[in-house]
Amino acid sequence: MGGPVATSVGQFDYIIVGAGTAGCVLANRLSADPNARVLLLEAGGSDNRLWVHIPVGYLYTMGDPRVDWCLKTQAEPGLNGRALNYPRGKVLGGCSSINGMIYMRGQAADYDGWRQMGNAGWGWDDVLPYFIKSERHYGPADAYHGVTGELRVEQQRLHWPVLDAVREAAAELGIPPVDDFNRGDNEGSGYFAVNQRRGVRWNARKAFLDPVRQRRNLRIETGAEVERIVVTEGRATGIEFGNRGRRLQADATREIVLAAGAIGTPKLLEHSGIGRGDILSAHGIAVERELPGVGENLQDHLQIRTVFGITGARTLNDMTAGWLGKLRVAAEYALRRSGPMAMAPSQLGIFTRSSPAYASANIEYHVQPLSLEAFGEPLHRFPALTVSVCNLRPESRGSCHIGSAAPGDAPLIRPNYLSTEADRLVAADSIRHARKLMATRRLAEYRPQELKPGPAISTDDQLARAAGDIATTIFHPVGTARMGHDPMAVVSSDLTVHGVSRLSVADASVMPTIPSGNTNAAVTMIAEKAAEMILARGRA
Ligand SMILES: Cc1cc2nc3c(=O)[nH]c(=O)nc-3n(C[C@H](O)[C@H](O)[C@H](O)COP(=O)(O)OP(=O)(O)OC[C@H]3O[C@@H](n4cnc5c(N)ncnc54)[C@H](O)[C@@H]3O)c2cc1C
Repeated sequence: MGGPVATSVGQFDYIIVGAGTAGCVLANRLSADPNARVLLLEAGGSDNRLWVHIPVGYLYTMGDPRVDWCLKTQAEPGLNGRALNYPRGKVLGGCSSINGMIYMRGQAADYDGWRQMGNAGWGWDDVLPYFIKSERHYGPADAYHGVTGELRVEQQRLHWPVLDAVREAAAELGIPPVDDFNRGDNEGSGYFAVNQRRGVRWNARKAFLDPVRQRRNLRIETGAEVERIVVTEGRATGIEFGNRGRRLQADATREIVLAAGAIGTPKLLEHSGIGRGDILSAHGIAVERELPGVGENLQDHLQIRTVFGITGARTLNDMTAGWLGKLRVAAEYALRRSGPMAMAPSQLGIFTRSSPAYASANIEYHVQPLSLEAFGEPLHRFPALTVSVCNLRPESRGSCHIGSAAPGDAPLIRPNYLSTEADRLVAADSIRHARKLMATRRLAEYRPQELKPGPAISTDDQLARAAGDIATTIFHPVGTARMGHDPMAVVSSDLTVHGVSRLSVADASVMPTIPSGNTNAAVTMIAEKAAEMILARGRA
């Protein structure tokens, strides 16, 4: 970092970078030790904004620079040259303040796979207690659910007759209705459980920071963008950050924990001289520790958003067309915290197999009673369903690296979607599956009309190409500082960075493979487990 010498804000036992999903959990758990001084730094500001808290506001927070980093991917060959908007929360709560609120753990086999890759302590039986620890589930406590944690998991407050019909249509295809996706096998159909409290978003700030804000040993700074970790003789000793035009610095005596997310964490590592030697040298950054896996192994879920126009049922499109409709919807929310404004954008989930070749569900549907050209655009004015399907375990691997030496510049995000034959086949089969679902006897009364990608497209190649035209991220980047013990691993299974002492990563970046579901619950679990390991190290 050039320019004037940074002013010190002091010395802390733990410095946590990023107050997103993971950072809020970490701040809560690490500051539970009254002898530990904890500093939590967040680049974004307060989450005190209406659209953060009203669930349907999800459609409007994306692209708002007051809460979103407003990143973009590079042009993607698999998407026929398109670049995607790539929202990431830049606000207290991070992505938990702008996400779709779905609470989903994935499948037991995901975590058993992590353990099988050599990561002791990360199998399903090992991680289940950490999912339970932070959970306040709507149902009774049992072997899979907790009711005393901070993270509220509630049932949605509205049902849509047309989505109930889609659920029955899934049953016609042999996909059973299930009440709970979070017991280790999510195959089936059901309404998603959500992180809400009585129809209002329940983000990581409310869950984990609010109860501990008064702790005298916890200092929270917003508007604080960390630019570099200071590494001296292989040891992380402090960080440098900017805050409202000032250059500041803080020292850590026990550990610096990176929780800047799957995009922010590799960027920060590279700016600190930890990463691929060729990339660091190309930008004139001195190599403190060569770790070729930093920024590699980027995995994401790509959602193929098929759209079907329907007749004879109401969807959000037509309910909110015109000012009277909007007024009615607003009144219902104001009076009962219910109705479409309380809705997580994706209501109904279906987990199934795109072909019999798969031993467990390999695709996830997010069925939405709405449609639009792209996020940020107005809803269509005719009734329609978005029948979005994503490949839960894509083979494609991308990367996220710095594009310059300036910490303020956005990184180069290359998810590399649909870059393998198998992923293209799953994409083609996903569209075929969605068509089969919409062509069931149960849905005939709604006379579904395929608007996207369009019924004329039929061969594998045409369908994969069409997927490239209509697909977008479902916002689940992971894996860019993955755990493991091979040369491409960045952190070990205790989440400490290989070859740099007193530095760890505890966020979506450490996942070796993407879980078979939405990622927020898994990140919460990772932070729970990380906090326990960090505190144990501190006591040793
Ligand atoms: C639009 C959207 C919808 C989603 N929907 C769902 C869903 O419905 N269900 C689900 O399970 N998952 C969903 N996800 C994904 C899920 O929310 C994320 O996987 C999860 O929140 C990631 O947590 P994290 O702690 O790794 O990162 P984040 O929550 O992104 O936190 C990182 C934090 O670090 C801060 N930061 C970054 N760099 C710096 C820096 N240099 N200095 C200081 N601070 C920094 C960021 O501002 C941010 O607050 C969605 C995500 C998005 C964006």
